[in-house]
Amino acid sequence: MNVDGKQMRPIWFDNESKTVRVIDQRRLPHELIVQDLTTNDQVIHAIKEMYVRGAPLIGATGALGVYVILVQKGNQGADDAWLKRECARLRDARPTATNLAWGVDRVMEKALNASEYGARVAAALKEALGVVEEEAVNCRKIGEFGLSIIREIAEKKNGEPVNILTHCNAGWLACIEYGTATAPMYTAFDAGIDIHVWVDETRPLNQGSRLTAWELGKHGIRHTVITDNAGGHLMQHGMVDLVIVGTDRTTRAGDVANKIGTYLKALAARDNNVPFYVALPSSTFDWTITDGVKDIPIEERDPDEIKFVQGFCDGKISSVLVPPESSPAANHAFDVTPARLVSGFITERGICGAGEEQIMALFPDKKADKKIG
Ligand SMILES: CSC[C@@H](O)[C@@H](O)C(=O)COP(=O)(O)O
Repeated sequence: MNVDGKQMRPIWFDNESKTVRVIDQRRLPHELIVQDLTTNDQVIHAIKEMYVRGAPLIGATGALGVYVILVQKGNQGADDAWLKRECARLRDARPTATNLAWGVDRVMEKALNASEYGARVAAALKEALGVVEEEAVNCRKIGEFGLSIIREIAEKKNGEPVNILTHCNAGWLACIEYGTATAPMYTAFDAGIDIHVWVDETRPLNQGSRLTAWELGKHGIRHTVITDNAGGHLMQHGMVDLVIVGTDRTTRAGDVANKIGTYLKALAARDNNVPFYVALPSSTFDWTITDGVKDIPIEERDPDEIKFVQGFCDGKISSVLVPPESSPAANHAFDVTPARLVSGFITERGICGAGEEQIMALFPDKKADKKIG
């Protein structure tokens, strides 16, 4: 996407140096720092520490990570057992987003099918770059399909601005381009529809106020950062026409894992008759499970992310302690919104209702017993 006149993605392969490069999202919006990933440990660290984050981007990083693994150890990459072990380490870097395992497994299988080392590296790079480009296209399509939802509301409102609420960052920084939840916003804005976005700050790491606000601002989209608890109040007062969020893992029956706090937004939306849509590429569906509350692993992160608030002060990023130092904190990073609270899914194949039948009708080629495909 365009950042001050320069086309940027959050991850890319630099052809000249043959290096995988990422934006270090921990520093945004105050510093734009690019990091090279040249070892599996670095890729794992970048995913765990959230230089890269957001389900589709984690998937793409996992995919390119397999290439990094192969190149890092030279000919040792010809050893199947070693490659599988390293891929397993990478796959485990974060537990909730299903895209990570999907991206790693897809590229690993291609690599394993090529026996000779050079062919293995080439196959891995080709497949990983394929994943990156596919996800960019998928997000563009999500934007095209999602436009109809926003247009319909705009027509009903006779040109009054459409107020959309979103949680966390499901923008191009979390994907490759366009984003998932933000893609319909970009398409609507570019089509001349007047939109305004309520941006949940998304404690504790503030992906909303740091990243979504930055992205929308760069695109010229009107937006307002709000506290995570403001959504219900705004909905009660008719100030939200539509909620669109992304997801890290969605079961084939339509239960949605997304950033902690999403479930409460869905409850408030239902109580106030506000449509609640989830935007996702097919790589975020976990075709193997139906019960999200029971079966989706929820990441628990370092409590210090809650206790210390990070911000930009005197030209540098610093953190300050908020609660009493001795108070324990618990940092559940995601929650699950049951399918019954979801109005529909916006995917690269179109929009569908939030039930197993409707989802599988859109994706009849996806097997319930296998993630890849
Ligand atoms: C298009 S990304 C959808 C989700 O991945 C996003 O909403 C989210 O929850 C990201 O969580 P994060 O912890 O920042 O990786």
